[in-house]
Amino acid sequence: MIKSLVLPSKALKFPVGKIKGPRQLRCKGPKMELTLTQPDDWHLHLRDGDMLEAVVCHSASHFGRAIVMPNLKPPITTTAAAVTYRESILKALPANINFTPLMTLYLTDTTSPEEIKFARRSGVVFAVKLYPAGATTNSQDGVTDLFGKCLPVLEEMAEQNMPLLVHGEVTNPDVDVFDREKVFIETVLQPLVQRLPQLGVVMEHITTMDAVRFVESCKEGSVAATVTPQHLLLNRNSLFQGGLQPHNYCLPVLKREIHRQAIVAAVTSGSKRFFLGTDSAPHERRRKECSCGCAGIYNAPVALSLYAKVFDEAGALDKLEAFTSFNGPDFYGLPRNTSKIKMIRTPWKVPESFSFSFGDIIPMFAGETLEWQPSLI
Ligand SMILES: NC(=O)N[C@@H](CC(=O)O)C(=O)O
Ligand SMILES: [Zn+2]
Ligand SMILES: [Zn+2]
Repeated sequence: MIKSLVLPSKALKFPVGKIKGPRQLRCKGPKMELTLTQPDDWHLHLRDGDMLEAVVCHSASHFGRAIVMPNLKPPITTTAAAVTYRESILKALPANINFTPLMTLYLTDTTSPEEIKFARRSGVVFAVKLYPAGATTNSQDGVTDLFGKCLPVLEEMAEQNMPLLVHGEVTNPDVDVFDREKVFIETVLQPLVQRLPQLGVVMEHITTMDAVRFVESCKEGSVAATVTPQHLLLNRNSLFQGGLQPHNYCLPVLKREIHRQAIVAAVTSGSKRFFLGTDSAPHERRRKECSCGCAGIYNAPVALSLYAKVFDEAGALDKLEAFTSFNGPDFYGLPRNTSKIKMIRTPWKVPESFSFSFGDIIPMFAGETLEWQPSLI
């Protein structure tokens, strides 16, 4: 069924210079190599069925683990469903690939505190995801009133040390789409961390300087954020450059350049509060290129190259490994990976598309040439 799976090549034909210390990390030679502890992806959409089989290797060939989002149709609202979904992910993996899916539950108005206890005991559920109802793809079963409906569950999560992962946007149609993250911080997140300071919170896919400031103002180790390649590399001009660009449309939507710069500064500062979460969100081409296109950018095949590009351009390659491989597991209280990957500085061309029996998926930066190429050791 899979017609093509083009990944950055694993064996390079020419020798590359080894880079070890930070002094060499800053050098700008054409051929350069970094060795990193294997990264994890702390925010990933793997979907199910044919789409799962199509995309899973793009993540599993480089990442050791991934926090798998539960916004399927129907959503993964119970531990039992998470266990079944996990089995289907493992079944979709080739036998020789080591990849651990870390499952999440989709929070609803009716999730019970008992479900959180089951989830913790299962050993396979690592977090609970808050989608404000209507905020993003497949969020219609999400939460309508967090404080009114979910406080007992949130208290149980704090008790069980189960973090809350947040799609941080209000859904009020009166709020401008570019302000929805900021208003969410003011009206939901700030009150939440005041009310339940023991609850672990990850603000997912942050897009604004307001989010950076909020996360930095909270206690380290209790509130953190994931950051995507698109919010580090693109601003809202990319949505309209030369015409409407549906493959750059995701939620929360890309913001102004000053916000992008604030996020780059935050991740390259070396702060432990920020870690890698691609939000790779595949949609079939026809669902992106149409009159009412889906939100979501497919970046799994290019994500590591793009993160390396951001840190390289900021002169902060020495901070890359903490962002990709240490801060996430440290926040979740999980061991860091022991295997390594190499990032090799050599040009490679991103495929224009990936074709499957059900249709095509267009990756982020399709057809463009990138500099850093990941490869497992
Ligand atoms: N990021 C997106 O634009 N889309 C995600 C959902 C999400 O993470 O909000 C998806 O599932 O397609
Ligand atoms: Zn989201
Ligand atoms: Zn997402």
